[in-house]
Amino acid sequence: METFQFTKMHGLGNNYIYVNMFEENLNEADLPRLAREVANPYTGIGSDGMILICPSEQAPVKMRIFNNDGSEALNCGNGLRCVAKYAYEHQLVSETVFKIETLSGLVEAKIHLSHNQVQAVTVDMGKPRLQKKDIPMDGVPEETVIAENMLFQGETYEITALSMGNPHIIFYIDDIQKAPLTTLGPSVEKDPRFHDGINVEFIEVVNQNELNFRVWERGSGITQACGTGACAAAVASVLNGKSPRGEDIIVHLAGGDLIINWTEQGNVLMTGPAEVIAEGTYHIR
Ligand SMILES: N[C@@H](CCC[C@H](N)C(=O)O)C(=O)O
Repeated sequence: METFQFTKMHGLGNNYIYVNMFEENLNEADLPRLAREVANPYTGIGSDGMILICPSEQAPVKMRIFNNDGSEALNCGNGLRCVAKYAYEHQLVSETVFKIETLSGLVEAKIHLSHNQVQAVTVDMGKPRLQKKDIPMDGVPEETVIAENMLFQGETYEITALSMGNPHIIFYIDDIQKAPLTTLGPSVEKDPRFHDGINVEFIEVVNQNELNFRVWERGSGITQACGTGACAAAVASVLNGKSPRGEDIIVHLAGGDLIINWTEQGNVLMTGPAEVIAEGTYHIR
């Protein structure tokens, strides 16, 4: 029977099975099926998906992320913090500031140490991409999507959409406890006007520097946190005049808090924790 070593890690409860591809050799064609298999809570390990930590020609490491339905995504904020912690602790890097390659480009991670332990990670997630062609979605390719009216399930909603390397749509609601995650989430995710599907976020503005956040993730459903989603929420809130540019915005997710700052220079900084849950040997079926 084929086996591989894994580490299960989480960022604010958004948990993935991490595989060190510097040491393991998984069959490329089998990766979507394997992601579904390991993510299964009954016959696998149980997770929001699988993340591969791979060699890169452009950076010390490259992240590849598979959702728990087996689809490969272009970016993952919580995953990047975990990959950074893993790379640092397993000496794949020797510095505390280093680049990580993703399918949507290079980002920069900064490890924060306390008593020699990784206490938090800041990732410079780059610039948000605001045009319809970046998401991608129907409409004039160069237009942005800020407070645009769209009809879903027979009702008009004012939405904002953007890409953080992966696609996000933001709905503002009055009470986060009433976020229509399971009703609007799956249908908006697969709405054909968004050509590659979309991550669906519901935001309650607490004050200009604090947002309550819930997510229905493309390919994984409800998760405890979404790092790229939190970045998208903060950017959307600046674009809609609800939050200031260049200041820390605390995003309260179901699994805990992220600090997001859309800097005056244009890049989005995300700071938060990364934790190891378990390590072991997985037996491939
Ligand atoms: N949980 C992630 C995002 C994972 C990918 C996403 N579901 C997609 O398909 O784009 C995060 O922390 O950003």
